[in-house]
Amino acid sequence: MNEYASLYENDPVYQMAVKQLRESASLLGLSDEIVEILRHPEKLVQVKITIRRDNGKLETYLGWRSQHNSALGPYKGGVRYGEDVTPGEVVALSMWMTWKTSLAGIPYGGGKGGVRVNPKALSQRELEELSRKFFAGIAKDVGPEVDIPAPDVYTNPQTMAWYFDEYSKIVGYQAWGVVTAKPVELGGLYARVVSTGYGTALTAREAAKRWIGGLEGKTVAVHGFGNVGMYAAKYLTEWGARVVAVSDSSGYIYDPNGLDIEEAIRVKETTGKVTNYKKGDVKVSGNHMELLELPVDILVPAATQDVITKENVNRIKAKVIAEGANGPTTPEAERVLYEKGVIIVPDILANSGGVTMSWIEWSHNRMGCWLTDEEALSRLDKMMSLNFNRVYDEWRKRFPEHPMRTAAYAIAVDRVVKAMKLRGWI
Ligand SMILES: NC(=O)C1=CN([C@@H]2O[C@H](COP(=O)(O)OP(=O)(O)OC[C@H]3O[C@@H](n4cnc5c(N)ncnc54)[C@H](O)[C@@H]3O)[C@@H](O)[C@H]2O)C=CC1
Ligand SMILES: O=C(O)CCC(=O)C(=O)O
Repeated sequence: MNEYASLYENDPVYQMAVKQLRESASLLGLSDEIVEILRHPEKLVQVKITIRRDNGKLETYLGWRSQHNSALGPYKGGVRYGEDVTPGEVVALSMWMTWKTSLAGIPYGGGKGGVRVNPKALSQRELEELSRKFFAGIAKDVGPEVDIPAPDVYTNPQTMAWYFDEYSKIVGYQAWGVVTAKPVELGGLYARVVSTGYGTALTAREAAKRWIGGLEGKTVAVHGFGNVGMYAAKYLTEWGARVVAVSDSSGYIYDPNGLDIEEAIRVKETTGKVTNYKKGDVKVSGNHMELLELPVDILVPAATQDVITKENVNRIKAKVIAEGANGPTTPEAERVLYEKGVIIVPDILANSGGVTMSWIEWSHNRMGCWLTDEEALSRLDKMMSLNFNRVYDEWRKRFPEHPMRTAAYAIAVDRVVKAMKLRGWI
């Protein structure tokens, strides 16, 4: 069926994405033939990136861009850097983007990119060379109307500035719309920096209202204190919850009386490690996975995929989980949590604030006008609140015997399949 399938087919993250697709397809009554089409990306680009290290030696890295589905519009999704990045993970993430943009009701398909590199081992100059060469490598396959990358794990607005500049040089015009989450000086919105965490906090707040009597005074643990986790923690604190634990790859900090989130952000930003936080009666541990098992009301996994699994699921105590990360919960673990009465706001809903804000940035860039952060966040708030309620109501009405993800998939996959039919693809 697909000559590149051997690159991703055996990857566990990819298999998890396919399992989720199959489960929703069977409830939607989709044929195996359609599932077979949907489980493969439309295109998978692999690029070789050779850079000169600061020590004078040449080094080569591999990068991928997976373009999963474009029935609803140009491919959209971030690019991640990491030493364990695999093509299977990138394809899975691109499939999740297809469902996410569809559910969000924005005119995009799904894409995702990744480079297998340890970004912490590179200097800023080396990172710039790597980023420019990666983007030059995929330049023929992206574009403001074709595929619009954005940041993900270990990439940020600076990375987007390099991508934007490299692409603009190649095409010979200022291609504002080729990437989103750009720095404010280059047509970006500060609101995009906070948007994914803001949206995750918003869905946690809405779920808490419906499930555990509201957010006020409830305890929260946030796994991953990067772009998503940091702002989720900040907004949940502002809205009355007590964030008691946060982690990064160096470990976690825990204070049952509540952490000072502004101080945790300052420590993370100035020292690179949240475990350097010293305030109050804080407990510090080097094992970030333990954070997931703390006695809290709300858990926000916001680091990476595959962290809530059959290994630790029986030790999870939270009653509300809002998936800031993509794919943090395996289908087996999700079923166990569902049986225990835990509500999981699925990733394609809980972390859709980022791509929705990207769409706001991109559409304004194309119109040549700029928007204030207040206007942008209030628009995001309306869109995500509406979407949360739509999915929640659909869940309770049509799929109460399945996790909430089922309702999100039903809406998302159905819209993509309808668009494919309308376009005459299937
Ligand atoms: N940045 C965005 O706008 C969006 C990000 N996401 C997802 O949110 C998650 C986090 O992304 P960002 O906050 O952007 O990344 P980031 O690079 O800003 O932060 C990642 C955080 O997780 C920790 N981390 C990374 N890999 C880890 C691992 N293997 N084990 C434990 N901790 C680890 C890091 O130490 C850091 O604290 C990812 O799953 C990403 O795909 C989803 C939607 C949008
Ligand atoms: O803003 C974007 O396009 C990136 C979003 C993304 O990568 C994600 O939602 O996982």
